[in-house]
Formats: sequence, structure tokens, C-alpha cells
Amino acid sequence: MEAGLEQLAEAEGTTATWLKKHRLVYTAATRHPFILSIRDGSIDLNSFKRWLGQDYLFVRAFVPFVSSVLLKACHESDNNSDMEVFLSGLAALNDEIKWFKKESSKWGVVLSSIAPQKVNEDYCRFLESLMGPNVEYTVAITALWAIELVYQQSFAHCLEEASRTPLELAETCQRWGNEGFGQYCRSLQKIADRRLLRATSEELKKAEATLLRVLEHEVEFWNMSQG
Ligand SMILES: Cc1ncc(CN)c(N)n1
Repeated sequence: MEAGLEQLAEAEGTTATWLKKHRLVYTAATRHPFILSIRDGSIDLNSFKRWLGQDYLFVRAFVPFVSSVLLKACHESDNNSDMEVFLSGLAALNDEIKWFKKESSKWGVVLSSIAPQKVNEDYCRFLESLMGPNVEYTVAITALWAIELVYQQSFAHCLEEASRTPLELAETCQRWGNEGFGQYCRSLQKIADRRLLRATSEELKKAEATLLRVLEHEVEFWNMSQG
């Protein structure tokens, strides 16, 4: 079994079952050639810069999505502490936006002149479609968990002992590959699994379909970055 999947399967919740069921697309999202090229040091720096600019735009659209999950938690959650998990996620996104600005100036990427590519627009539109009050908390938290998980698993792979990640990209990989972010993803997964345990079959269907769409969007995002 894929190393990351083994750890995730320990939880033995619905999410782990789904990751095993959809392992092909999960692996495509977390072991994409773009990530593997960071890991083996062969990354084309123009691809990296393209990813940096496009991901900055994505993260700006991601903030309202995470806020919408926080709002749903306030209205629908059966557990008080969910709110704090999302609040910590929003605080991390505040740092992340600052980091994108600093990192892009280091690479000569002018954020103000970047237009979103179609793949990015499609992904952001998908996020918007999950923000409405008609979307159940269970479905939205499943999406949030999956979105964060892909980055955590991808960038943690670039920090493993055998990796040859270029020194100038180590900070990027640390941002999502660090243990604290791993813990955040496990907290999201726990919330998702708790909700999925009590979900209706209709909600389960929607949440699984949403997970699949997230993984597909993530693959497309890496493809776009690679050029
Ligand atoms: C496309 C994408 N997916 C996920 C993440 C992690 N927040 C991100 N920054 N960008």
C-alpha cells in the first residue's frame, strides 16, 4: 500500500475507505509528476513560478470557502471544538498569503499582473458551488479535508529522507509538509469521519462525489502548473 495511505487507513473511518477505493486518482493527485520533479530536483523553475502565481490566486478564493465551512460549523456542528479547528486554518491562511507575497517577490513573480488560468477558474468555481447554504456541512468538510490533504501528502513526500528537493524549494515544501499541517489535516479528517458516520445515504453519495471532484481538480491544477 502507498505509504501515506497506510497511515491514513489507521483511522479506519469512511474517509480512509474512500481513499483506498479511489487510490488511483488519489495517487495521481499526491504523486503527480510536478511534485516528483520537485522531489528529484529536476523541476523546471518556470513551472514552479507558474504554480506560485496561480496558487496565490487559488488561496485567495480558498479563504471564503474555509470561512463558509466555519459558518456551517457554527450552525450545524454537534461539536464546539470544530470551530477552533477552522479558525486555526484561517489563521494559517493569513500567514500563507503573506508567504506567497514574499516568495513571489523572491522569484520575480508579479502577483498583481497574473490572470487565473481556466483550470484555476474552474476549481475556484467549484469551491464557490460548495459555499452555499444548500451544501451540507458534512459535504463541505469532506472537501476541505481532501483539498488540504493533497498538499500535505504531496509536499511531505518532497521532504522525505531520499528526496533531492532543491534547497530554494525546501521552504515551500515545509509550508504544507510540516508536522503541524499534518496534525491539522488529521483534525479535519476526524471531523469529516465523525460527520460521515451519521450522514444519510444521500449525503454520503454527495460527499464521496465531492472528494473525487477535489482529487480531479488537484490533478488538473498540477497539470496546469507543469505546463
Ligand atoms: C490547488 C491547491 N490545493 C490545496 C491547497 C492547500 N491549501 C492549495 N494551496 N492549492
